[in-house]
Order: sequence, then C-alpha cells, then structure tokens
Amino acid sequence: MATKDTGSSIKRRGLMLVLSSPSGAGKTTIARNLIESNIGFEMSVSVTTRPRRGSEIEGVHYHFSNKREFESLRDNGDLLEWAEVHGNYYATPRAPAELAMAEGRDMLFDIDWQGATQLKQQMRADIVSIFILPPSMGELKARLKRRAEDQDAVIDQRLKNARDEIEHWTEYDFVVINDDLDRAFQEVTAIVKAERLRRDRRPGLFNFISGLLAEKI
Ligand SMILES: Nc1nc2c(ncn2[C@@H]2O[C@H](COP(=O)(O)OP(=O)(O)O)[C@@H](O)[C@H]2O)c(=O)[nH]1
Ligand SMILES: Nc1ncnc2c1ncn2[C@@H]1O[C@H](COP(=O)(O)OP(=O)(O)O)[C@@H](O)[C@H]1O
Repeated sequence: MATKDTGSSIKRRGLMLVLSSPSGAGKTTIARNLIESNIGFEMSVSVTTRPRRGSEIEGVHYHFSNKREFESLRDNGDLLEWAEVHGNYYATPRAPAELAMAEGRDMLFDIDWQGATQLKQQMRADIVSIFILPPSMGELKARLKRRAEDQDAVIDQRLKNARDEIEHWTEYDFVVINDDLDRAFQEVTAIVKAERLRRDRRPGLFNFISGLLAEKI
C-alpha cells in the first residue's frame, strides 16, 4: 500500500504480517477483523489437507486438497513454506505472496510457528510477527468448545499441542493477549501502524528529504 510520502520511483515492498497462536486463541477472528477493516491487507489463503469445516468456503478460508495434490505442489516448488500441524499438512502458496511483496501490497498470514520460521528465513526484513495468547488455558478450552467446529478428540489434540506451540512465543516480534477482543484488535492495528511508519518501509522519504534540504530559507 502506498504511504502518504510516496512520489519516489523506488518501490516499497509489501509487509508480511504473521499471526500465530494455539488453536482457539482467536487469530482467525483477529485476521478476519483486520481484512474487514480495510486497512490495506489481503489474506494469504493456505492450502491444507485438513477436512473442511462446516463454516468454511473453498478458496476463501483455505484451498482444500488431498495429500497427493499437496505433495505435488510441494515437490514442484509452488509452496513458500509448509508444515504438518495437528496431523494435517498446511502451506502458503508461493506465487500470490511473492507477487504481493514485489508489488508493495501488504499480506496477512495465519500460519503456525514452523511456517513463521521458514518465512523469516526467506524474507526476514519483510516480516512482522505477532503471537496471540489466550488469557488462560481454561478459556482456550472453552473457546474451542464454543466454536463447535471440531469433534472432542480433535479439540483434545489441539489443547495438548497448545503448550508446545506457546513455548515458541519468544520467536515473535510482538505478543498480544486476546482477553478482550476489541483491545487485542487495537493492539494489532497499533503494531501495523508503527511498522508501516518504519523508515525502511517509506522509500518516498528520500524525495521528501531531498526537497526539504533543497528548500531555500
Ligand atoms: N505452516 C503453516 N501453518 C498454517 C498454514 N495455514 C494454517 N496454519 C496453521 O495451522 C494450524 C491449524 O489451523 P486450523 O486447522 O485452521 O485450526 P485453527 O487454528 O483452530 O483455526 C494453525 O496454527 C494455523 O495457523 C500454513 O499455510 N502454513
Ligand atoms: N477475545 C475473545 N473473547 C471471547 N471469544 C473469543 C475471543 N476471540 C475469539 N473468540 C472466539 O473463540 C473461538 C476461537 O477463535 P478463532 O478465531 O477461531 O481462533 P483460532 O483461529 O486461533 O483457532 C471463536 O468462536 C471466536 O469467536
């Protein structure tokens, strides 16, 4: 997205905002709010071998695929990163993300810590990462049950994995505790605003400052 001080021929690269959390902490809700608030993010739609939930739409929430199709995408180099999470495969398609970065569009990634690590290795300067935490493990369990999208055995497995996932919190730039959703969302948008103001994400500053220094006073 263009910033106020563009006017330079040097193009700004897109910002890659990574949201991770244990299942049920609220990253999908926060990601959806970010997209709907029209502050210039588009969602990276992942490929997964996980069965589609009742509320999910092919191509919107995920590209649902079988294991054979997934392996063929992976072996052809079409995936920017991939990981096995809760017994299923998940991956970020390479082409849309690379195009968005090159065109200076900001993209949002709802991926796990394994994916975040791989993205950082490839595109370090472009990544801003946020780890979302639940206010308590009890509330995490309650949210997974209230969401009512997964069977009990699946919820149990996700809760069991939550502790291992939380251990990766130090690998992220920011941590947001999603107790009150509005507050958590405000914290995420504050992070986005500050990151967009970073000097190295504002190539237009070169022209602005040249003009400033050339001004006769
Ligand atoms: N590495 C990686 N992880 C992903 C990707 N897409 C989703 N995930 C992660 O897979 C995990 C399970 O996602 P999902 O089955 O939608 O369950 P939910 O987190 O409970 O909504 C979450 O931690 C997601 O962030 C991806 O493209 N790559
Ligand atoms: N701050 C919050 N307070 C109460 N419920 C929440 C909050 N944030 C999200 N939820 C609810 O918790 C459930 C899990 O949220 P979701 O965004 O699907 O989590 P994740 O994508 O991390 O698995 C959903 O039913 C969602 O509406």
